[in-house]
Amino acid sequence: MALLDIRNLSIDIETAQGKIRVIDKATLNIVDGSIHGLIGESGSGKTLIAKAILGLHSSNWTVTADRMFLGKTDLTKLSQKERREILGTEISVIFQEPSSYLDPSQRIRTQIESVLPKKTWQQRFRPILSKIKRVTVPSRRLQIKELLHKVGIQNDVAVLKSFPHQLSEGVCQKVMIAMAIANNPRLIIADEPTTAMESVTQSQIYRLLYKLNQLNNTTLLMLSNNFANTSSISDYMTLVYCGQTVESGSYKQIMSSAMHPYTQAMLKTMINNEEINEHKAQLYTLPGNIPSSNQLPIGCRLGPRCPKAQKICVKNPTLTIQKGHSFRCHYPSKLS
Ligand SMILES: Nc1ncnc2c1ncn2[C@@H]1O[C@H](COP(=O)(O)OP(=O)(O)OP(=O)(O)O)[C@@H](O)[C@H]1O
Repeated sequence: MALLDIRNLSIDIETAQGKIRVIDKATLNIVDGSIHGLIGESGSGKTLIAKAILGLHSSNWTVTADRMFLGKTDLTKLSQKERREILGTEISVIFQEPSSYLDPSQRIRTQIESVLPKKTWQQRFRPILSKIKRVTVPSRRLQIKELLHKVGIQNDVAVLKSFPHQLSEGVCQKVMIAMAIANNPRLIIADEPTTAMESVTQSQIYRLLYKLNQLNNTTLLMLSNNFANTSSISDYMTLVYCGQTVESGSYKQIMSSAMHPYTQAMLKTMINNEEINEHKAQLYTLPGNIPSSNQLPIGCRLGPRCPKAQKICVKNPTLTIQKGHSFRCHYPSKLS
């Protein structure tokens, strides 16, 4: 069953150079309980799609979609206030560079407390209850401690007393993850959660997210330009290029029967062990670079870089769907 169902999402942004269609008919279907990788080079539009899901758009954006449902909730019909209520309870976000999202002037304990669900009546009357009825009600302190242990922070006392600048990026990210899971959200959007981290810390964070999905059945949308790392934990993947979602399918469909030249270039890059590890690195197996948003090609935006491009590619290809595997290409074919 789909937890998130987005069809033909477009985002137009009013800029000094005129209106730019930064996201062009993106389609995303996220299965409940799965890990879904949204993968594309830097500047391909992953963060814009996430912002549209979260309702975090500026006044110069026009967001349209044929369908945008979270479970049974039509996100396009919610007011800004209702959207904000969903954020943090039904959907949580983990950003890249966690230290810049944590408040530098507040201790970690205060920041975690601020996102915890409201105290239950048992917690409010805990001292009295424990005296009269001898019942053990878990305290806030214990709740926070358990949350930190869940994300692999054992030295909770020291971490809770600290300010963000006193902790490593890896620990700050674990704190962000603890805050993200505090309300048991249905969906966590992780936007390049391991950028600028050492590879050991990167693997720890990936393992942690994978464990959270396996143990709590939390659905994860992983935004990344690192195909190898993200595909290794993804059940499903959607490839995005220059604001267009070009191919989507299960791990097996993408790895063994990729149909779109962009996905195939990603796979070749990985096989050649030339993974685009660096945040701003480019995809070496295709000529040229991703165009800037004010020089977007018409039709299929991969056209100028695509080895299979023909005249017809100036028209946007229609979406083909075969057993849940979808792709938009005039000349789809398997890798030979
Ligand atoms: N507010 C904006 N106004 C105009 N263009 C924008 C705006 N925000 C993003 N863009 C452009 O939209 C494109 C997609 O940006 P986005 O940040 O979504 O990419 P991304 O795939 O998340 O990249 P990264 O991996 O570097 O985070 C980029 O070309 C970017 O310059």
